[in-house]
Amino acid sequence: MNAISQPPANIIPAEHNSGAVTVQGLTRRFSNGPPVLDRLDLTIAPGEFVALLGRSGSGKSTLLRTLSGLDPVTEGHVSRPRDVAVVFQESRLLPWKRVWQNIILGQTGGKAGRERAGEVLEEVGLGHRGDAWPLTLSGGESQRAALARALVREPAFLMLDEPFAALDALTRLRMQQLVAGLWTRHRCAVLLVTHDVDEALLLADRAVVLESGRIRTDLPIPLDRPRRHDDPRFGHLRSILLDALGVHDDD
Ligand SMILES: Nc1ncnc2c1ncn2[C@@H]1O[C@H](COP(=O)(O)OP(=O)(O)OP(=O)(O)O)[C@@H](O)[C@H]1O
Repeated sequence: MNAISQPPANIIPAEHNSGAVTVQGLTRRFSNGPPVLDRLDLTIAPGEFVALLGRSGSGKSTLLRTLSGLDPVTEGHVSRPRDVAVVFQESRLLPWKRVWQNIILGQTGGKAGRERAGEVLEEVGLGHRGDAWPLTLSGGESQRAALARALVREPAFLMLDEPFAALDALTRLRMQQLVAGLWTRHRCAVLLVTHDVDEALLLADRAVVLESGRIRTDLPIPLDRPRRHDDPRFGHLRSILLDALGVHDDD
C-alpha cells in the first residue's frame, strides 16, 4: 500500500491539513547500536519541495518511514498533515488488479471511482493503460501509476523514496519533468529521497543532506522554474551538494 490516510497515534496531526511537517529532536535507534536518527530537527512548509540526500545508511529511509508512520516515534516529536501518500522505488501495484483498480484501491468504487482513476491516469500520461494488468507495464509506466495512486488521494504531504532510481536515464528525466509539472499543479509538501544531486536541483526548493542521522547541510535552491541543467548557478549548487556528500567534482 502506498498511502496512509490517518496519522498513527504517536504522530501529532498538523493543524487542519495545513501541509506543514515538523520534526523535533527525532532519535531512532536499532538495538544497542548508535542512533540512526540523532536528535533530528526538520520543518517542511506547506507546499514546499524538499530533497533529502545522504550517503547510504545516513538515515534517509528511516526518516521517511517514521514520517509515514511505518516506524514508531520513540524519541522526539513528529507533526504532519493527516493526508499523506508515499511512492517507493518499486510501484507496489497489486498484480491481480487492473491499473485503474489499483489507483482507487481503498477509495470510492463504482463509476465515480473509475472516472477519477481515469482522470489521474490521464494526468500522469497513462490514460490509455487503465485497463492493463500491472505486470504488462514498463518500469516508467509502473512509476507513473504509483504517482497516480498517490495523487488520487490528494495528499497534503507526498513522500517519494527514490522513485526513479531503478529507471534508465532518459525515463528518469521524463519522470522528473512529470513530477515538476504535477507539483506545480498540486502544490503539496514533498519530501523526495534521492541519491541524484541533479534530481534534487531540478525539482526541490531545498536540499537537505543527512549525515549519521543529523542534518549536515540545508541548502535553499533559489533557481527559477522550469529548471535547466545549463543554468550557471546549477553547477555552483551541485558543487556544494557534492562537497556535503563527501564527493568532489574532480574525484
Ligand atoms: N530494521 C532495522 N534494523 C536494524 N537496523 C536498521 C533497520 N533499518 C535500518 N537500519 C540501519 O539504519 C541505518 C540507516 O538506514 P536507512 O535505510 O535509513 O539509510 P538510507 O540513508 O536510507 O540508506 P540508503 O541510501 O542505502 O537507502 C543503516 O545502518 C541500517 O542498517
